[in-house]
Amino acid sequence: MDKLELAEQIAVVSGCLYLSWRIIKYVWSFLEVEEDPVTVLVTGAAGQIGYALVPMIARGEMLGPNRPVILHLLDIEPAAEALNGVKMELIDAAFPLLKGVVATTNVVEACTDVDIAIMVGGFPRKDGMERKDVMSKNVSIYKAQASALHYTIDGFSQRFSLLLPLLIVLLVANPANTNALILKEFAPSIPEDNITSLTRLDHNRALGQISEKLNVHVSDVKNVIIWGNHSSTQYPDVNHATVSTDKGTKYVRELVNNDHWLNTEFITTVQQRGAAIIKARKLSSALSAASAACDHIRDWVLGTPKGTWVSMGVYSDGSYGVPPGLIYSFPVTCEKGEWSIVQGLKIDEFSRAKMDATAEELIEEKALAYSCLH
Ligand SMILES: NC(=O)C1=CN([C@@H]2O[C@H](COP(=O)(O)OP(=O)(O)OC[C@H]3O[C@@H](n4cnc5c(N)ncnc54)[C@H](O)[C@@H]3O)[C@@H](O)[C@H]2O)C=CC1
Ligand SMILES: O=C([O-])CC(=O)C(=O)O
Repeated sequence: MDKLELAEQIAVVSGCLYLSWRIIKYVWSFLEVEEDPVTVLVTGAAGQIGYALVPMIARGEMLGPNRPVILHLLDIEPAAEALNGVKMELIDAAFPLLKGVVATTNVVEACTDVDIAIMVGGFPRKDGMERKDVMSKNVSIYKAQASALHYTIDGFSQRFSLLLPLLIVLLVANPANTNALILKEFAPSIPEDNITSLTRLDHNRALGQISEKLNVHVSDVKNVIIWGNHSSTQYPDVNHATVSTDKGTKYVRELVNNDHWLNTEFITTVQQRGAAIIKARKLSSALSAASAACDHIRDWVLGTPKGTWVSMGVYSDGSYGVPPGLIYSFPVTCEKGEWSIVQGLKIDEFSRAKMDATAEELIEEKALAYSCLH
């Protein structure tokens, strides 16, 4: 046998061993009787969203009341002491579902064995800034952290949980869509469908504005859409939104009966809500952002209720004429851990122009992000 044949045989045997190992691990996870704990990474965990988010996860608000969780908390060295304080409080809260907490400033340790990654770490904007103004600081974080997450899969360090066969990622830190795109580009082992960005906060804000206007319960309002970027160019669209009433399901436009308000003030209120919170609190949204992150992951993993869609920033496949290659917010339904874009909605001229404008901004942000990385 010459050296080449030997090398070939070694490669084949290693390939078979690796495949068998993955199959055994996957089958093993199905045989486990107790619900398998899910490991959730929260980056920027010492910050204000992190502080609101981790107890929600530990209490079962994200993955349901029967799903144990292990939390991996990542922050940077200057926040190490505060991060340890968060860990101490999680222990003190004695959450029955919380099976372990790793608090670390080491990105590789934080990413190891992770099933769900919620990327909050970064710098928030201040009063008077646009979200893209924090671009240069934040995109470089996501390029670096993409490598650690890439290795989680490529280096075979991911546990295989029954709930999720492969790591899923939610990008919260701003500019969220573009950070998610950068993470996708620099973590090629993560399938593009597994990387999303948060526009659920905007979606929930739109539901909240309609519920206030009509004086109905927010859970009776459904199927608003946030198209595009998590920025002031986003397009909150109510053309397909409905309200459940005693007299059956009605369209929001019919009930509001004020197209001028819906096409002007409603849209700008949702677009500018983040800035309004910063003005009022001198800090950006935290409890509503954390709650929206829980909603996003819960619906993605456990499924959207029948007849309901939600908004998620996902990798565009060209649906609705949105350029492919952007992370753009679409209406999606989710089932068994997979999202799909709701198809066939009628788009009028007004909507088309707004959807195109926010896509344009994302194209510009993408170019700006790359220029920051070079
Ligand atoms: N997509 C959305 O709907 C929303 C996004 N945001 C964004 O979320 C991000 C976090 O917001 P807050 O929690 O209010 O900010 P914060 O400043 O309170 O916390 C951010 C944390 O990230 C940490 N951090 C910085 N660099 C890091 C790195 N390389 N690795 C890990 N951690 C790192 C900081 O030390 C800090 O503890 C901001 O970018 C903010 O603009 C905020 C609200 C809504
Ligand atoms: O506005 C900000 O900078 C924080 C944020 O993304 C939001 O509240 O939607």
